[in-house]
Amino acid sequence: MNIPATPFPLVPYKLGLYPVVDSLQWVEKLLAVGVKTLQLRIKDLPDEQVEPAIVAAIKLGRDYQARLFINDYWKLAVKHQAYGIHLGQEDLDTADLLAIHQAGLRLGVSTHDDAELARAISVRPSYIALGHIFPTQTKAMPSAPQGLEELAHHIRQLNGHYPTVAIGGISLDRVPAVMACGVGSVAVVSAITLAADWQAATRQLMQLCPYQDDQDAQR
Ligand SMILES: Cc1ncc(COP(=O)(O)OP(=O)(O)O)c(N)n1
Ligand SMILES: Cc1ncsc1CCOP(=O)(O)O
Ligand SMILES: [Mg+2]
Repeated sequence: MNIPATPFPLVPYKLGLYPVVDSLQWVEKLLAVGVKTLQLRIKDLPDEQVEPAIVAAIKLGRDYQARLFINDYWKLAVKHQAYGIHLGQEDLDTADLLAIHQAGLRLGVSTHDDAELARAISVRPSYIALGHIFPTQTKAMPSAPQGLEELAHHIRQLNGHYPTVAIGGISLDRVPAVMACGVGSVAVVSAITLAADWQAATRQLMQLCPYQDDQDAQR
C-alpha cells in the first residue's frame, strides 16, 4: 500500500443520507428526489462493460452538484474525474492510492474492526465507513455484525477527526439509534431499493439523516 504524503481531500463532516445503488437508473432517480451523497456500486463486471454507466453517473452527479462515489472501479473513476471513490480493505491492497490522490479524488474506506480502522486511518481518507452494523441480506459478510455499541466505540476512537458513515442492515426504523451513536452519515441499500415506496422512504431517511455543508473534520 503506497500512502500519499498528505491527506485525501475533505468532504462535509455530515454527509447525510448515502444511498448505495447498482445502476445508473437508481442514480438518476435518487438525484432527482434530492439525494446529495450516493455511490454507484456495480460488482464484478469487466471495465469496458461498466464504463458507460460510470461516465453517465459522474456527469449526472456533477449536473446535480452531488457527491457521487464510485465503488471499486478506481481506474475508471480517476480516468473520468469522479467526485470520489469507495474502497474496501482488500481493494486497498491493489488500488494505486497515489494516483487517486494525485487526481484529487476523495476517498472513502470500509472498516469492520479495530485493526481495519487503524489501517484506514493510516491512509488519511476523506471518510471512514463502519460496518456492517446489523445483519444484511445485500452482501455476504464473513464477520459478525458490529452492533451499535461497537459503532459508538469506533466513533469515540475517531474523536471527530474523520467524517463517518455507518452501513449494513440499516432500516428506516433503526436510523435514529444509529445517528444517536454520533455517526455523520448512514449508507443504505435495501432500505431504499426494496421499499414499497422508495421515494417516501428516501425522503424520510433524508430527514432523519441531514446533510450539513461544512468541511470541518479536523485531523
Ligand atoms: C459506504 C460504504 N461502506 C462500505 C462499503 C463496502 O465496501 P467493500 O468492503 O469494498 O465491499 P463492496 O461494496 O465492494 O462489495 C461500501 N461499498 N460503501
Ligand atoms: C455494501 C455493504 N458493505 C457492508 S454492508 C453492505 C450492504 C448494505 O446493504 P443494506 O443496507 O441492504 O443492508
Ligand atoms: Mg470494494
